[in-house]
Amino acid sequence: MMSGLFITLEGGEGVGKSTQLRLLRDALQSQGHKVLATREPGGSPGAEDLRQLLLFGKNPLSLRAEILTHFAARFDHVDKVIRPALAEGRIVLCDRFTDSTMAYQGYGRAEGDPAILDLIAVLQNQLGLTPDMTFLLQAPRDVTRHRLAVRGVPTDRYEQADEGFHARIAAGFRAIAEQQTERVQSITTANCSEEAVNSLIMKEILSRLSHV
Ligand SMILES: Nc1ncnc2c1ncn2[C@@H]1O[C@H](COP(=O)(O)OP(=O)(O)O)[C@@H](O)[C@H]1O
Ligand SMILES: Cc1cn([C@H]2C[C@H](O)[C@@H](COP(=O)(O)OP(=O)(O)O)O2)c(=O)[nH]c1=O
Repeated sequence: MMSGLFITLEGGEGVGKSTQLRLLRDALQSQGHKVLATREPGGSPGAEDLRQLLLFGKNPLSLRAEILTHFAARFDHVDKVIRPALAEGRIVLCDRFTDSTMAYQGYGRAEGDPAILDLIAVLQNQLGLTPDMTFLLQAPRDVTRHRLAVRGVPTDRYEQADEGFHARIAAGFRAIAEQQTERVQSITTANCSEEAVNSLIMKEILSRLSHV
């Protein structure tokens, strides 16, 4: 069976993940690669339903319920969309994945509580799928806040959270990158154009593809 390449983009809101996903998809497709671009929470019909609940549901879930719901969406997405695409030999580009649960729920909402980090790690293991490459996009919060204001889409539950929460998320992502240097590459997008960030990431992906 052929197997594709699983690439995730991570980072806080407004760092440029969706923009880069689009640019990467177009660049890889124009070079003849079969690509699937997808996102979390969501990416399959059932997971998109759960996304609505997670981001815009009227009633906040308890922390553990929230984690399990993110993973319920993720298992559906992995089983129905990501694994089949990888089995077809596609390059799967995914906007957010398990690192977001670690950062937002583990380091953000749970403030690094070891029992919660363990729960997330267990679920991650059960998933049985780890990205081949992860690009962690980073920019200072004042830059991303400004970008989000310009982008102007309705804010969801997480974007409305206080600044302490966003600082813990940023620190959480940095901790993940430090723990998993083989998989995670950090990229600062604050002072770079979209095109510059894109060519940096493309260079890494093409170098990886030439080795597989
Ligand atoms: N490198 C960049 N420099 C300046 N603005 C950017 C850059 N990348 C993205 N943007 C803009 O910032 C906003 C947020 O980008 P987006 O890709 O939606 O971020 P995310 O998916 O990480 O939330 C958008 O309006 C986008 O056009
Ligand atoms: C995948 C995932 C996302 N999230 C949050 C992060 C985002 O604030 C929100 C929605 O993601 P997204 O729509 O990608 O937001 P943005 O484009 O603004 O970066 O869901 C979690 O809290 N845990 C998770 O496991």
